[in-house]
Amino acid sequence: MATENKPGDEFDTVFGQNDSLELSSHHDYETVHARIFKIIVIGDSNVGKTCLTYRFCGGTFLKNPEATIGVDFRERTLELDGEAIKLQIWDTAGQERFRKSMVEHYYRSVHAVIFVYDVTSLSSFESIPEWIEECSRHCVGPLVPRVVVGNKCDLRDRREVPTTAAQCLADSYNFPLFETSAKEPAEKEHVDAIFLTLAYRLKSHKPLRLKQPSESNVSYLWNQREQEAATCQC
Ligand SMILES: Nc1nc2c(ncn2[C@@H]2O[C@H](COP(=O)(O)OP(=O)(O)OP(=O)(O)O)[C@@H](O)[C@H]2O)c(=O)[nH]1
Ligand SMILES: [Mg+2]
Repeated sequence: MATENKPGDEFDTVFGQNDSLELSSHHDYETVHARIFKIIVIGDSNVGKTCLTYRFCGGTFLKNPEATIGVDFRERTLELDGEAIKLQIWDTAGQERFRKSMVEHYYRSVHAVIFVYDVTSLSSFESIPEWIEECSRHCVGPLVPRVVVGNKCDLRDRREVPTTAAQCLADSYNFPLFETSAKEPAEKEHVDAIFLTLAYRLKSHKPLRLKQPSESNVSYLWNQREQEAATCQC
């Protein structure tokens, strides 16, 4: 079972099964200087959340993933306009029995949310409003960026969710829509674009600074203020 981590905490990445992520050669620099953002990946079981996050963080398609239990953590540090940004990605479990004790932890102090469905599974698409509703119920504020992702576009003959329907749904929430494939190597940059879109949005948020803060305090304080400003009062 995963341990709880607040954004800004320094922690060792906890890898799921089959994971082997190479850290950047600038790891020391990044650990000290990077602003850290927590992104959660949510959606039905089997839609490809683990494969998408692995593609982004590990660079390859993860063959034979097992169902995620609780959460798997992955991370990747990006350099955007000369600033190091660390994305701390929470790959959540889609199966109710593997997630129910973790839900509160998923949404706590989250900076961005990725809702994933499988383009070959209409039911996974029809679940998206329920996932969005769950997110709102946990008081994730309107300023927290969200995107919708249709995965498994490589399975062209099995598609059940037309792009027009997905775009219509995404537009109704004012969220960007991405359709991609964690499996298709040619889609690698498109997968990256999902996370980069969020990273640029998050980067534009200016952190509030304490007097001579530690880096972890900066990130956490920013998050607290952001959450206070953005969350509902329930
Ligand atoms: N064809 C194809 N298969 C994919 C793709 N992404 C994932 N899969 C397959 O879909 C199945 C489920 O993938 P996972 O990444 O484990 O799904 P998940 O959403 O993490 O599932 P839970 O952990 O149970 O919530 C696996 O058999 C993957 O190989 C894709 O882009 N294309
Ligand atoms: Mg998984």
